[in-house]
Amino acid sequence: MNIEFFQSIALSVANERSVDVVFCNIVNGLADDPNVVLARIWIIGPGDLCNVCPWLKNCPDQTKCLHLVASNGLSLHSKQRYTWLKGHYKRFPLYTEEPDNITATGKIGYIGGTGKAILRNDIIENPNWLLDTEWAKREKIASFAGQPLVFRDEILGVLALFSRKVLDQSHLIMLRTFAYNAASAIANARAFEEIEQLRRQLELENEYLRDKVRDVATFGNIVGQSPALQKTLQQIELVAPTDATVLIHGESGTGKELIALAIHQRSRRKNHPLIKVNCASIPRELFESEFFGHVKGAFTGALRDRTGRFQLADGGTLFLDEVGDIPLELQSKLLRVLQEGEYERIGEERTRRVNVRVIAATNRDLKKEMEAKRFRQDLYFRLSAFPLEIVPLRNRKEDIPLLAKEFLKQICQSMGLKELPLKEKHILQLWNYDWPGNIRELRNVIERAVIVSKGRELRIDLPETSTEKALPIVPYYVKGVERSGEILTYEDLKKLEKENILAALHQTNWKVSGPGGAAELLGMKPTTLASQMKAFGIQKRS
Ligand SMILES: Nc1ncnc2c1ncn2[C@@H]1O[C@H](COP(=O)(O)OP(=O)(O)OP(=O)(O)O)[C@@H](O)[C@H]1O
Repeated sequence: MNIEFFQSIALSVANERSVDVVFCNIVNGLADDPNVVLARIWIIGPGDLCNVCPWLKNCPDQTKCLHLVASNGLSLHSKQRYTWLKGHYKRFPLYTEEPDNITATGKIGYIGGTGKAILRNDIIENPNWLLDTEWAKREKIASFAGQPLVFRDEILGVLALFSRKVLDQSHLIMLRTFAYNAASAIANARAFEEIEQLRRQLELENEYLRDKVRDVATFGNIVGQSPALQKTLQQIELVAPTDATVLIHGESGTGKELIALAIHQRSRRKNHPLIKVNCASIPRELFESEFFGHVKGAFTGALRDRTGRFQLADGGTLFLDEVGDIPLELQSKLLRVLQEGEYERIGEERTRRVNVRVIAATNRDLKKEMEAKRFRQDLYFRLSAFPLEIVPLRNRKEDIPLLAKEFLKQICQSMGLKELPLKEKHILQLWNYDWPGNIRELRNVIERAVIVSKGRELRIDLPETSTEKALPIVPYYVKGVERSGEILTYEDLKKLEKENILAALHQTNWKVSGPGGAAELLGMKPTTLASQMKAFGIQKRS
């Protein structure tokens, strides 16, 4: 071990960006010296395994301790290298006791707790200094040297080695210089990883926002006037400022994601990220990693550490779309993070904490899924702390004119076209359709109509509908719907007349005569209205 030896290791880690590689290069480099029996690094981290830690009894502070992160060395008696990170020495408490009181269990903790280096050449004679004296004899250990890893006055961890060759002060000084370099390489790599994580978080948020740009720019507001939507909006106002978990149920395209966004934007978390996970698009075997992340090497293909969506959403909101698709085996882990805010990355023992509000959405009947034992009961109850039902468009047709008008305006604008007029006959057409794809379908229909119309009169193509059987109730006066200059066929006119009567009846809650009745609203005699109702076959629906 000479200065060149240390320099070559220092150079190998100077530009490294991964903390794990830095750790490994250091211990591997030191273990290249045949006199080094064992070289190890412990890094200070939160106390995480206290329940099973053998040093718990004498641990002064369970909030933090030393975590073994890298190990290498070669035994005299076997070809096996000391690279494992398991066993009794994977954690050590941090001590600040005086050196005289330090025993075998305390020397690493003392270095980490005080930032003071230790060099001992008398360890074989002093059994207090070793946990396994037999091992030390077998390996012919002569010295122990330990250096704190310090960066900008902060103790990051401990670098320690056992040597067969007696080490002296000059070795300790070399080791110290090296430890300082190593500490700054670790700090650099950590900073880089932090930047990487932030970059990924930003990327994800960006990806989400890019997805949303069209929606937000185009359909930023939740449009609609139906009582059903108004009720939903009131519920949003109510639940948004709380941290309650929300379960949004509704058919595809009804606006569940828009509602989740509205809740987030009206919550205290609005300046933190809103991260979306589409549970339907994640392969079964990747769920856990997607949710909680993994460490490098945790499984085949885990080439680098990965931050999970929960961590990315820390402080903000996690939108779990299609929550019914979460595999049963992961549901208990999801429940734990919802209840306790705790989880582990795959391949890491450390328990992490997060503060995330969950908004879940589904188009399935989760109660049925629960009864069929495909969805955990406890998770269902936890998720549905505040259930929100989004009514399908066919059951709130009053929203169609406003939505259509809004979409038309925005789509024409985005295509650089003059806004095409939306006429009564268009509304009638849209009204009489069933909308299995809900608002998303409506938007697509309008978009297609604008494209095929080529700037001329709007031409809406819709599949044949089965709703003719139901009596439509069209508010005759729809704000913003173009009504001038249009030539209607006689049939259109009749249809409109009927719709107009129906709208009036609807508005007056089917009161035909008297003050505030439909006849008064329409400016006709109650008897005339009655006969027209008869002619059109209008009967009050039960
Ligand atoms: N009330 C509304 N006002 C304006 N636009 C709306 C409204 N509801 C939905 N939209 C628009 O309809 C489209 C579909 O909405 P969204 O993606 O939120 O539905 P979803 O229920 O989450 O669908 P899925 O279940 O398929 O994920 C989006 O473009 C959204 O902006």
